[in-house]
Amino acid sequence: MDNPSLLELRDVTYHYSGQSQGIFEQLSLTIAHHQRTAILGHNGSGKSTLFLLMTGLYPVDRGAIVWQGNPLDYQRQTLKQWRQNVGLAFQNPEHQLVAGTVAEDISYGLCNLKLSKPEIGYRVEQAIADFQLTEIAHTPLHHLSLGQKRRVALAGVMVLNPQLLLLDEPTAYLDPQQGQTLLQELHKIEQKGTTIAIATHNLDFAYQWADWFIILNQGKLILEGDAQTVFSQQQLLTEIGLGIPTLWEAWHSLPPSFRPQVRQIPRTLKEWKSIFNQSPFP
Ligand SMILES: Nc1ncnc2c1ncn2[C@@H]1O[C@H](COP(=O)(O)OP(=O)(O)OP(=O)(O)O)[C@@H](O)[C@H]1O
Repeated sequence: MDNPSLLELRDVTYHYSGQSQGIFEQLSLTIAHHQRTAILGHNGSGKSTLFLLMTGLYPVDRGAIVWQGNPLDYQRQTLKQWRQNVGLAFQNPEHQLVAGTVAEDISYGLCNLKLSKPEIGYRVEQAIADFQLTEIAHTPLHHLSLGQKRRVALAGVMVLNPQLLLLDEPTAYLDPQQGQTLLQELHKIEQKGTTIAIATHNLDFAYQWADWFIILNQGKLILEGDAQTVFSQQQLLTEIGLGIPTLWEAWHSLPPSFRPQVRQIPRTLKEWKSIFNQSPFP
């Protein structure tokens, strides 16, 4: 990881009230500036809780959340700025949508910031266009499909211009076509300068998109690094029930003499096809 730290957990301990055992005990990890980070772990490993701590929605028991080198406190003013800097899209968009129609929902956070009416109007229009929501801008939210709701929820987060976007299980409820659309949306968001981190157990999606992988198991960071560092630990990943990405496995199942020399093992079917078109099987 060469990029500077954007958000960091330093020795964070957290437990849910009423539970004797903590979810996290002195957990430390870093989300680096402009690095595509995927936090991987199976159900219950603590991914959603981690994101709720990272946005300040849950206060840590001990340790600190550090933003660009500065430990954060939970004072009103800090929290207000924190929530502008770090946007969170929940796994279930229905937990995020609050207003009557698409446009009203997207404007909700801007109204809370008490921006002027023209500024709100301009930014909502822009978000509606960016997320291809024009046709449904005035549709009641309860008429939308889950996939559409996910796009509206994401637009409602991005309209606030966060520096860091956290996406919890972004591929839940999406078909493969919508998964491709999501990749394009992430690309556009990155181009506007926002760093993105996702939490998922969808290894294939994470492998296609991310540069840096953090593996959580039962609240512990057990492995992190680039694709090569992480997915070469197949035995460990299998032991914790996570496994390895399909394309990684397929590549390593080929006899070595069938594998062309490449700078990077293919991340997508498109890359896979282009490698084998250029280097036919012997
Ligand atoms: N509100 C809560 N109260 C008590 N325990 C909770 C609460 N929310 C989550 N937990 C527990 O905390 C642990 C971590 O849950 P969390 O939802 O953070 O994991 P996850 O990796 O996001 O799982 P999933 O992939 O299923 O969303 C689990 O054991 C879960 O039962």
